[in-house]
Formats: sequence, structure tokens, C-alpha cells
Amino acid sequence: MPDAGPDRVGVQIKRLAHGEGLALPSYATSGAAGMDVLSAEDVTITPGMRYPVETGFALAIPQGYEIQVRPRSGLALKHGITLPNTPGTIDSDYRGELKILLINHGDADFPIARGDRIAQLVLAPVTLAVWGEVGELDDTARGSGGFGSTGGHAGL
Ligand SMILES: O=c1ccn([C@H]2C[C@H](O)[C@@H](COP(=O)(O)OP(=O)(O)OP(=O)(O)O)O2)c(=O)[nH]1
Repeated sequence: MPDAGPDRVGVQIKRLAHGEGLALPSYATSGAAGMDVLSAEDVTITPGMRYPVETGFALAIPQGYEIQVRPRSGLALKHGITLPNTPGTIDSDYRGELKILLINHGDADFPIARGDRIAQLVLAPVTLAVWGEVGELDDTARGSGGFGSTGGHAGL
């Protein structure tokens, strides 16, 4: 593994046969939170279609972290291309191919070429919970109110 540096976490990545020649996922700018990830295949996503796009890579994320797969806002705005499972969860113990599940909410075919940037990957820490089962929960001002209980969407 290369030296991760103070603000980086090393993540092992394995290139699969059909990933030959593709660039690794990468940050487009120095302040980007997500790494753009490329398609490893040519495919057309027709309106309403869901499709797991191959990336050509498999990962070993360090325990205590996950990768979240998020849509690219430009594709969402211009073409209605997003992820039905956003954010997709890549578990640290997953060793299969990273796939990007896309859906076309637009009204036109969306052709993807191998090498196109289709989504972004955000490395994030995971905090595991341990349940503490109790008979009563404490009282709060909200109580059991939810789902718009504080009012509609107009400004307060
Ligand atoms: O967009 C995604 C989402 C998931 N995965 C892979 C990595 C992840 O670790 C695994 C399982 O994902 P998830 O837990 O979301 O799937 P599940 O439907 O709960 O199935 P499973 O029973 O396999 O956990 O599938 C992807 O490649 N892309």
C-alpha cells in the first residue's frame, strides 16, 4: 500500500480483467468529497431501466469504513440518471466487483461509453451500534411526532 498520508486512508483496489486500461476512481479537484468512478462497459440505460454498471474493480475497504456510492448531480439534473439505492453501501468485507446501480428517470435513452464517469464514491467511517434495551424511553418535546408534525413546508 502507498503511504496514505495524514488525511488519507489506504484502500486496496484490484483491477479485474475487463478493467484493463481504465483509470482508477479519482478526485476531480483537491476539495472533492467523492471520487468519480468510470463505467467499464458500453451500455444504454433506457427510460425507467435499472442496470448495475460494471466498474472493472474490486475493493478491500479497511474495517471501520464503508464506501457510499452517490449520484453525480449533473447527470441527475440533465438526464435524470441517478441511483435507486442512493447512497449505495459498499461493505468492508465485500470482495466482488463494484457495480453502480443506475436508474434512468429521464425520458430519453442514456448511452454510457466505457470510461464515462457515472457516479462518485465517498469513503466514510462506520460507527457500529450496540443495543441497550429498556422498558421506557425518556420524554422529549417532540415525543412521537413526526412526518410533518411541526408543520408544512412553508417557512416558519
Ligand atoms: O451500489 C452498490 C451496492 C452494493 N454493492 C455491493 C457491495 C455491497 O457490500 C454488497 C451488498 O450490498 P447491500 O448490503 O446494499 O445489498 P443487500 O441487498 O442488503 O444484499 P446482501 O444480502 O448481499 O447484503 O453489494 C455494489 O457493488 N454496488
